Amino acid sequence: MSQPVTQHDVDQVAAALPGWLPSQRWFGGKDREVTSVRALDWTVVEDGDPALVHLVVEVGQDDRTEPYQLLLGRRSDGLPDVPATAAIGVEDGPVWYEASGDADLTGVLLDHVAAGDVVGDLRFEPEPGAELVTGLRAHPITSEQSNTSLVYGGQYILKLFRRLTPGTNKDLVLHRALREVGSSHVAEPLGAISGTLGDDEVTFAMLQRFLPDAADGWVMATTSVRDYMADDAGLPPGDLGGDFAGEAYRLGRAVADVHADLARALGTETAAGDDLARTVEAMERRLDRVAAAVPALREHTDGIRDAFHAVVDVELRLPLQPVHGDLHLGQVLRTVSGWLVLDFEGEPAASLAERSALRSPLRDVAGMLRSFDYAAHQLLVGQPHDDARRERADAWAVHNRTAFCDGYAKAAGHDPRDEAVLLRGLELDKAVYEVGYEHANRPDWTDVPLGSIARILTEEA
Ligand SMILES: Nc1ncnc2c1ncn2[C@@H]1O[C@H](COP(=O)(O)OP(=O)(O)O)[C@@H](O)[C@H]1O
Ligand SMILES: O=P(O)(O)O[C@H]1O[C@H](CO)[C@@H](O[C@H]2O[C@H](CO)[C@@H](O)[C@H](O)[C@H]2O)[C@H](O)[C@H]1O
Repeated sequence: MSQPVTQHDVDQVAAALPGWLPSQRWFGGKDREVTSVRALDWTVVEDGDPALVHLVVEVGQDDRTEPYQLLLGRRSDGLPDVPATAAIGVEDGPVWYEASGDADLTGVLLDHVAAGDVVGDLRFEPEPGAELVTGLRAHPITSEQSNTSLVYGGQYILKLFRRLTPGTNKDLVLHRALREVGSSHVAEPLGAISGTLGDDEVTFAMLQRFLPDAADGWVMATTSVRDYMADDAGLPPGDLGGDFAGEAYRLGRAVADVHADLARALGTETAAGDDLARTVEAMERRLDRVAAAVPALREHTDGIRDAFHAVVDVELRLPLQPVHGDLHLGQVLRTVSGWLVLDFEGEPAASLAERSALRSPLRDVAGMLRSFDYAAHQLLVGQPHDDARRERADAWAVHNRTAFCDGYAKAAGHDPRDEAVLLRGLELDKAVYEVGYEHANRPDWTDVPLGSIARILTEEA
């Protein structure tokens, strides 16, 4: 007979988490020591052996605390077929581990959503009208991501939001709004898991239709880059079989359509006189924060600050509106019917206020332009300096950034390149964010955005 899960068990797991969290891809605080982990709330989803426990913890780092969610498995017969890094170092008794990779345990989450169950503090709800197939086994996706997604039988994908923000998650809100106005550029939302975080509502997970045949934009773009880099004949990027520009153009159109649909669904606002000044102040605060953590950024801060200050005098042509907030090639999927945009949560570290603010749609354009630069230059990281390869990377990026802007301009009826000063400032702001993101999450990649900043600053303003 298995023992019920107790507060003592949960406290023991929490005590082991400071050493374990930094090894998890989704943990967003790898740049700072974890000084405390406290269990805020826990729910036994499946009792028995194995047991499944939903745990919300408060992670303390420096003078900040942040809530994260975990799915814990407990078994008396040892670790199941999950990566060894899933094991949490609790010494006595049954093994405790991160259970998102344990298909024997995670299937029940879909079944609860389909049934609209309430389990302890967790509310599982299908979207109105969603008819869900149950009894499917799940496997976690392996792509680079800040959250954890489980795919059920190739039909559904359940995203567990790791770092929790109070309120209905923006990803869910914007997906619902876009589907309501008939957007074909997002995957259908099918359900959610929610509960409370202190006094606030919180979304723990979102269930969506899974598109098994979709190709990831990042994989497609980097394949094209490799193709181009491997070519010995020195052909321009547009003359190669793996040219991505046609896709980049269609992607630009899709992003413009999504912006138009978001504006239609949720409204726009004319920017107030001091909006740009406040935006620039926020950009400068971020620059200071990231430069304090990453010394290599400091040689560029004056140049970046100048570019930011130039933005204050820009005349905003577009109204503010809900935007994606963290748009890049890993957030778009090519399906047989066109491009899909994913993950409207915004930047993983952004505050609730930042995520919910109406913003210029050029932020998303800047994000995607940065991503073309990333795709082109990430192959060169850690390689000996090679001018010819660097030039080819630049050429690929320019070619595809141009195609993306052409597509965007065609569908939106305005060309983002006409607002060059704002776009440059927003690209630099994004690159500063990326320096901070990479430093905290993938330190080996920090040179990619740092290299871009150096390049942008040498280009004429
Ligand atoms: N509806 C879907 N169909 C197919 N693949 C998907 C779908 N949604 C997400 N994915 C895959 O999961 C990855 C991560 O999803 P995303 O929502 O961006 O998570 P995160 O917020 O953790 O980055 C995507 O890059 C994509 O490869
Ligand atoms: O996890 P999210 O997809 O919400 O976004 C975070 O992680 C991204 C990396 O997985 C990061 O994107 C950066 O790297 C991408 C290549 O892996 C590149 O295409 C993007 O342009 C670059 O910003 C993103 O910034 C971060 O918020």
